[in-house]
Amino acid sequence: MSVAFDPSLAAKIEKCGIIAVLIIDRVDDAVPLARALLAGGVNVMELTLRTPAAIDALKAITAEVPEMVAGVGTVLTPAQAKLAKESGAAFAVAPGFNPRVLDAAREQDISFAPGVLTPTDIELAVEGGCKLLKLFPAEPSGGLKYLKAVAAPYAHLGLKYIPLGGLNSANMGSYIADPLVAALGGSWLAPKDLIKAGKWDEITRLAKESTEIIASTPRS
Ligand SMILES: O=C[C@H](O)COP(=O)(O)O
Ligand SMILES: CC(=O)C(=O)O
Repeated sequence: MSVAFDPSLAAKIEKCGIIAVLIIDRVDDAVPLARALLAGGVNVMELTLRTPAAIDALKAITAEVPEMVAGVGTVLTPAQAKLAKESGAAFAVAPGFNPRVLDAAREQDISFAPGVLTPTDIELAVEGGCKLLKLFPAEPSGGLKYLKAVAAPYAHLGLKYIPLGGLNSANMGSYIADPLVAALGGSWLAPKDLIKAGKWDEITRLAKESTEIIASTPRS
């Protein structure tokens, strides 16, 4: 069985420490948005398949901003896993754990990290061969305290988590210092209203603020 997530890609995401979660309505915003995030030091993004523009936005970014590691999120069906691969996504992620989507991602040979929240989710993901898991929704469920508790029985398996849901520059510091955490995900770097208003400098500022927190936080 092939690995669910390419280890060298996982290492690249861990080095950046942040996945910008994006809900994009206009394809034309894709390239300036990717450049704004890169200028702030964020080189990993997830285009959520929540809008019809997401796939064309992904194609524009992979063509014009190749330094950006562009994946897709909210992958809810096997067909979307196939579409992600065919459209050139670097990886695919989902809010929850659907074994059919994991199987499809493996068939397509695209790195996939499912979302988990409970011990049952984690055990199903482990059974499916996953080592990199998203924890969603992190903050409303109890934050880092909850992650540490739910992850404890599986510590010997070497799992790593990407918490997302309710994270921002004010609460990210404690997460990123924890050895369970590979990276953080969230929309705080590029909220929909800033994208809509084309406030690229502000998005760069937010990205920089967060990458500086990561750079100044000792990580194990
Ligand atoms: O829907 C959830 C987002 O993908 C991540 O959560 P957030 O908006 O709280 O950062
Ligand atoms: C929330 C999340 O991880 C996703 O939409 O893929």
